[in-house]
Amino acid sequence: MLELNAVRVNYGHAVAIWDLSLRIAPGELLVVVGPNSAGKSTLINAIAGVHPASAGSVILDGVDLRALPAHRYCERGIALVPEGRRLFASMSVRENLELGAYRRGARKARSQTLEEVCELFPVVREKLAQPAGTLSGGQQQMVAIGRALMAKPRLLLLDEPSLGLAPSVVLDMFRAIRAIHAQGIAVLLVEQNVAMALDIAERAAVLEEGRIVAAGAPEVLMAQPELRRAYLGLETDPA
Ligand SMILES: Nc1ncnc2c1ncn2[C@@H]1O[C@H](COP(=O)(O)OP(=O)(O)OP(=O)(O)O)[C@@H](O)[C@H]1O
Repeated sequence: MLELNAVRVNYGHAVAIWDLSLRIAPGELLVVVGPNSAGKSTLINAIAGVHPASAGSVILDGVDLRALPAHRYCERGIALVPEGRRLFASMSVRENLELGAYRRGARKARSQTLEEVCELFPVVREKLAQPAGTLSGGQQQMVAIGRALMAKPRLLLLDEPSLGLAPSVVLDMFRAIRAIHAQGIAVLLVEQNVAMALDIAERAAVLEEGRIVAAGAPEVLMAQPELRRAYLGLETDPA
C-alpha cells in the first residue's frame, strides 16, 4: 500500500532521515519506536506531506506522493494525528471533528462517520457542543484521532498519541487504536511508550538517528537482549 524508498528528509543542511526504506501493507499496524530526536515525527510528517522528503520516493498505491502538493495527500487516503493534537481550542468538538471531513467522499458520509467516532470514544459524544479547549488532554487526543477518522482514511498516521496522558487514559488510547485497526484501516504509530506500542503492533521498526536499526515482528525484536537495552528502553531480559 505505502512504500518508502531511500527517503531522505532535511532541515536545511541537517539530515534527519537517512535513505530510509519501509513498507506498510493494506490494513497493517506498523509501530515505529525510538528515542528522542530519532526522527519519528520527521518520518510521519514526510509521509503526511507536512514536511516532504527531499529525496527518494513515497509511493501510495503506485502514485509517488512527492509529485503532489501536500493538501492532495489526504484525498489519497492518508490522515495525520499530529503530535500535540492541534485542535481549534475555541471551536466546539463537533466543529473540530467536522473539519476532518472536508474531502468530497468523506463529506457525504459525515453524519455516519461522526456516529462511528462517538461509538469509538463515547465521552466525545457528551462533549460535542463544548469548546475543544475545555476538554482534558486525553479527551482532546480522542477528538484529534476522531478528526482524522472523519476523513475516512485508509492509512492513519499517529504521532505519539499517548504523550502526556495519564496511564489509565493511555490504556484507552491503545484500545481505541486496536479497534481502528480492526476496522481494516492501516495504522502507522510512532511512540515512545515502547512496551504498549509493541504489544499492539503487527510489525515494528526501531529508528535511531534517522535510520532503521532493526525491524520485524515485535516478539522477535523484544527477544533480543541487546535491542531491549539499547533501543527499546526495556531494562529486563526476556523471560
Ligand atoms: N523544524 C525543525 N528544524 C530543524 N531541525 C529539526 C526540526 N524538527 C526536528 N528537527 C531535528 O530533526 C531530528 C529528528 O527530530 P524528530 O522530532 O523527528 O524526532 P522524534 O523522534 O520525533 O523525537 P521526539 O520523540 O523528541 O519528538 C532532531 O535532531 C531534531 O532536532
